[in-house]
Amino acid sequence: MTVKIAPSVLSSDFARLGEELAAVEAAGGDWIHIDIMDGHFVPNITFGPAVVKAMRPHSSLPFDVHLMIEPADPFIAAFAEAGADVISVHKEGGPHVHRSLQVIRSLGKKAGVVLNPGTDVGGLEYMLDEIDLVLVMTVNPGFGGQAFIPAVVEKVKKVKALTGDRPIHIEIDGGVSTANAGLLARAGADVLVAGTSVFKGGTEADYRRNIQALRDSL
Ligand SMILES: O=C(CO)[C@@H](O)[C@H](O)COP(=O)(O)O
Repeated sequence: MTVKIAPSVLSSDFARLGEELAAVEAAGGDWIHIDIMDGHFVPNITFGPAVVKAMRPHSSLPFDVHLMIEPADPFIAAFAEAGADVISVHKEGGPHVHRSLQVIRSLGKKAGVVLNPGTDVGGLEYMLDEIDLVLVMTVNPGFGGQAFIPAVVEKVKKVKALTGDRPIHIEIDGGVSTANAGLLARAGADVLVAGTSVFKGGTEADYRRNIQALRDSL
């Protein structure tokens, strides 16, 4: 599978979100990664469905919405209506993650399950028929710009062994850079979320160079 680059808007200039979306699309990004944080499941607060809806007309790329909220279920429909294409929930995002995944699919969206660095792959084998994506966190969620946790690469390999040839994306999020993108792709990842390493520099030309550098490093 070709590796997709998903710029994370957490590292963008929030005062110019529309322009930033257009810039990373023009620069070659494949998906737009949007981190939804509630100040409870993670120690930070970001966007609600209204902001995602306001972002939607500014990009034709798939919106990859990562719900770092607990409980996630009451908000899934609102993010679907706001324009999400992929919606991912944490294993710890509610009492019945399998049901949350079914709800996401029932709304016509791709469903993802998220594994924090300290969360094991156990149980994933029972969700394979309900998921389109496994999001493996390589930092503890909440903030951009954190250091990549190398120990998680082994988990990526375990996820790949479980998903096999199924059409399930393996997405990596946290500290992705030219130093580890190739390693992650060889471990089985096919979607790389990148905040700092895409948005550094602040201009469309920088984003194009940064995305190309990630692709070249594969
Ligand atoms: O989910 C998160 C952080 O919780 C990420 O999506 C960050 O936005 C990644 O940022 P970098 O580590 O690439 O700077």
